[in-house]
Amino acid sequence: MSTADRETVTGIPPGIAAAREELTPMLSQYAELCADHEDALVLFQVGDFYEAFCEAAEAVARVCEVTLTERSDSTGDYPMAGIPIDNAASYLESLLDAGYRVAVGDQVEDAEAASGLVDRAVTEVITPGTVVEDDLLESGTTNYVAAVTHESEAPADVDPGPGPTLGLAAVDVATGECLVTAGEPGTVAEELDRIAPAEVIVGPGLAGGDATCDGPERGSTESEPAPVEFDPAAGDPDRTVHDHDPAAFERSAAVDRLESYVPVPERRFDGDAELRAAGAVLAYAEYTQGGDGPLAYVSRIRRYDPRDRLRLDAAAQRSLELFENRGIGASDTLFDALDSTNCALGRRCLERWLRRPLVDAAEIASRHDAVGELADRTLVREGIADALATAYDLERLVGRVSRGRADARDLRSLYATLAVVPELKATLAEGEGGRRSGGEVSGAEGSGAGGPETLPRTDHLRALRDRLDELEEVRELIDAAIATDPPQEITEGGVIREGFDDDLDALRATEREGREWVADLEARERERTGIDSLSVGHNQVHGYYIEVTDANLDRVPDDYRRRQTLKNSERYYTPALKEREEEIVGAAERADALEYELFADVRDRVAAETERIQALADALAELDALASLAAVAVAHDYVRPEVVDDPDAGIEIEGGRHPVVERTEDAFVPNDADLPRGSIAVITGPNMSGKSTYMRAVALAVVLAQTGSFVPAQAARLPVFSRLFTRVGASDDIAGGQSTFMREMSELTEILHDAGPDSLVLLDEVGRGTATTDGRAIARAAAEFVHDELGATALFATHYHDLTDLAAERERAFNLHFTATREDGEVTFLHRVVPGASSSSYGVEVAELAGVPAAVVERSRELVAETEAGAGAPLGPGRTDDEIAPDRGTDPDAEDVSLREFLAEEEADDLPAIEPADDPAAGDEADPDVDADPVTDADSGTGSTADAAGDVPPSVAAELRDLDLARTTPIEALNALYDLQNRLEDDDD
Ligand SMILES: Nc1ncnc2c1ncn2[C@@H]1O[C@H](COP(=O)(O)OP(=O)(O)OP(=O)(O)O)[C@@H](O)[C@H]1O
Repeated sequence: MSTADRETVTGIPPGIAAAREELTPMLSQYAELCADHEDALVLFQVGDFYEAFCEAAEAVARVCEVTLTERSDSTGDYPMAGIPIDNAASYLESLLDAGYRVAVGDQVEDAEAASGLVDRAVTEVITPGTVVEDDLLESGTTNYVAAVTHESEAPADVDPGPGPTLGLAAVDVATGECLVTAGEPGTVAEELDRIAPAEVIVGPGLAGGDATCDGPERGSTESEPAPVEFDPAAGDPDRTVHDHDPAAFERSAAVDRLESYVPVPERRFDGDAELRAAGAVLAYAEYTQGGDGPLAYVSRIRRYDPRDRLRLDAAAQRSLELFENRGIGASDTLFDALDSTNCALGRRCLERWLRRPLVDAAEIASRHDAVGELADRTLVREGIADALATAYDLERLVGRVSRGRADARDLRSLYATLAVVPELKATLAEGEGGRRSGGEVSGAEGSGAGGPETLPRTDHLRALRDRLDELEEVRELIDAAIATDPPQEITEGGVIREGFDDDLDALRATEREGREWVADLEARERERTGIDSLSVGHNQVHGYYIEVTDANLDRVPDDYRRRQTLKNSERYYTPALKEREEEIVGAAERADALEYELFADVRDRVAAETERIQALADALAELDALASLAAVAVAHDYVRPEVVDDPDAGIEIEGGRHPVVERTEDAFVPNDADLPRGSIAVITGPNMSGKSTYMRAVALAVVLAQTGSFVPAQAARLPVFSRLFTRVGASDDIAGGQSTFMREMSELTEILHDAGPDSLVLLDEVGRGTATTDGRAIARAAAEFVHDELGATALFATHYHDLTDLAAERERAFNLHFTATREDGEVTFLHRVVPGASSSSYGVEVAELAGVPAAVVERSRELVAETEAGAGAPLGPGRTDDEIAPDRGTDPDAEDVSLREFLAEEEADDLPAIEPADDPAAGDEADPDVDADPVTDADSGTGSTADAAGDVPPSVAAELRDLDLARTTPIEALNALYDLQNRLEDDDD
């Protein structure tokens, strides 16, 4: 949608503005609502429809695919389009998807009771980040709107530091959760990516907002801070970003507003930017909910420091496929693999945990304790799952209750959810058999020799059980008041249970007796008149009537009064019937009104317990998330990691697996990882051999462990990292306007700036996005920097073989590689990591596997062979030495050997034997002594050079001696040997 389009349909549509002076009262009312909501498309209730007019109508017709009609009145013809109110959700969704904010102008008085024009008001502004309608929200997800602003001025006594401080506040309007933090722009960008808001409003002076969808005009502000470059949509181009009323960002306005939510806001928030962001986001949330004042259910305003959680930026979340699948390897995400939750509360909690893994070893251990206990106690875990499967989304329900939007069904859902709490508490304390750690099944709990066991066993679960507030009064109130299967409509009766209110019962009794009297009337009148065909009926217009066919009119008694004449009959009423009717109608109307009053009162009484209900929702959510982690651990054979609170501890994983890939591979090959703190593992191996999967599996084990989950491995001993960085894969960022290489480099820059000894860094093929020489140089320099300067623990997968030399040169660098076998010309990847470096990528074979035409594959092989023989035409800069594999022929007896060993054997047949610098036989680190003499002696019997070994000319010997093998790639060595050999042959001639 272009800016111009949006401008003509938000605020007053030009067609209406042009006729403003002469509009009918109704369209004037529409114009006023539009004028008050310049940033939104106004939908205006007319009976059962929401209508829009003129340019706005054209947009609604186009986006919602509804018919464009016309409203004609004495002042002119106006295009009009409407959507049915009963079925509005899908249309609203289309409008939101098209980028509109929608102001809902409802009739706020009873149309029948109104004298003249019905009163209308905007009851809600629906925006992507503030929708609260269940129909428009995905179940079990969070939907945040965020506000970002910057420090208007640094306090005089505080060093302003190297850059601006930004404040970030986000609120989930459906559940009332509110998060507030601050930091330099990089940190705030990272936090925005974690919170992943659907919509962001930016404060004045922040560049990057979409000024075209401004709310009210920018007014004067207390302070006019210097503009700061910050793009809130950098991590997600789909995020809606716009400015909002600058006055809402002013400090004094923010403090005033926040006072309705928290005591002494100035003390609660850390600095000006946080305070102003929090004030603004709440102002915006209130505005979208109709602007009737504070949102009472936003009571959980949490201020946090990003450093209190494992920091994962958008690149890391993306490349590790935590929440979003990028189609690499498997179709699921880590979250999918981990999500065995039973209700929306738990799902949201698990997502929150995974977005913010812990960094406190004790907290992590405490979660592991709870997961371990639930993994052991199978029946308890299953009992929890069964109970929670019937729980509704308490957070959203209580939000609706508090906003006064809940209907009777919502209250019944709330009741049903509260009803599981006593059951859950009992389940947690139940002593019963279950799976113990290590897999054995225990006997009956609590019956051991040590006497009755206290259950739950762990402090974590005990504390959680104590937080399960049964809210008995609320439960009893709802059960006593609300009908068990109430209608959705709350103004038409049937929502309050009999026995709850005497007056209501009396009215309903009157109504019932009246109806019974009418029901018996037909029989009584037939008997009285002798007219067998006489009938009693009711319709909306005339009410009750007695109908007599024309043939029997002569028998109609005197007290019958004519009401209506039909073709073959007459309809009558009697004074007694009329009296009864008035009684019935009066009682029903008063009963309906009383029911609504009673219902609203019950809803208010429930709303008064919002905080307790939210606290219960938190506890249920955590219990579900823990039970889910335990269920996954049991189902997929995860192990409790030992988490070591020692800054020098490294990663030790035995038999580690990738939690997502292992579910799609029939035979996933587990691998070990032993990465001392501050070490860098250079990982080489053929394409498709498993390098990326391995690196990710290591990182995911760290993420899982710090989330509180067990990990897919036989055993794991892990440190606590503060930050996780990735530079994995080269994906085009066309939407972001960056080239692949540019993006690669900017991600690398972040890592090189911010990583430290507390970081885990994954680098996958850094440098491959540019010319080989440059790419190789960058890769090398980056690896050295990570090792020497940052001291981060790193895994570096590469096809640049020179990088394996790092192992010889740096104390904490070592090589790992992946193995393959070849049988009948076919390469089989073993997916097994072994120490040392490999020397080939099997690129041609992978191309063949991928279906590259045979002619191209064959030609590739020829070129590879030519180049390896040192005689071929150069292949150009796009090809690296290590990507060039010789045509290795077939070996039917191939065994499970490392690729390097395999190549060494094959090359010995027809080439001068080369012992590459990084022979895996040398162990974890390439041995410089082995590297120093790559040319085998005469015993290797590989051709004419052996014969000449006895009398090597001094020039050849000198050249050989001067070869710097630590810096020579295998192919360069091969070429050098070829030269030297030629010179020896020339000498022989
Ligand atoms: N340990 C494993 N066990 C079984 N299959 C695996 C294993 N590791 C990887 N695979 C399979 O091999 C495929 C390729 O793995 P991966 O992408 O990790 O290779 P790579 O060496 O990084 O390749 P490239 O160098 O081309 O990027 C995966 O999609 C997965 O299906």
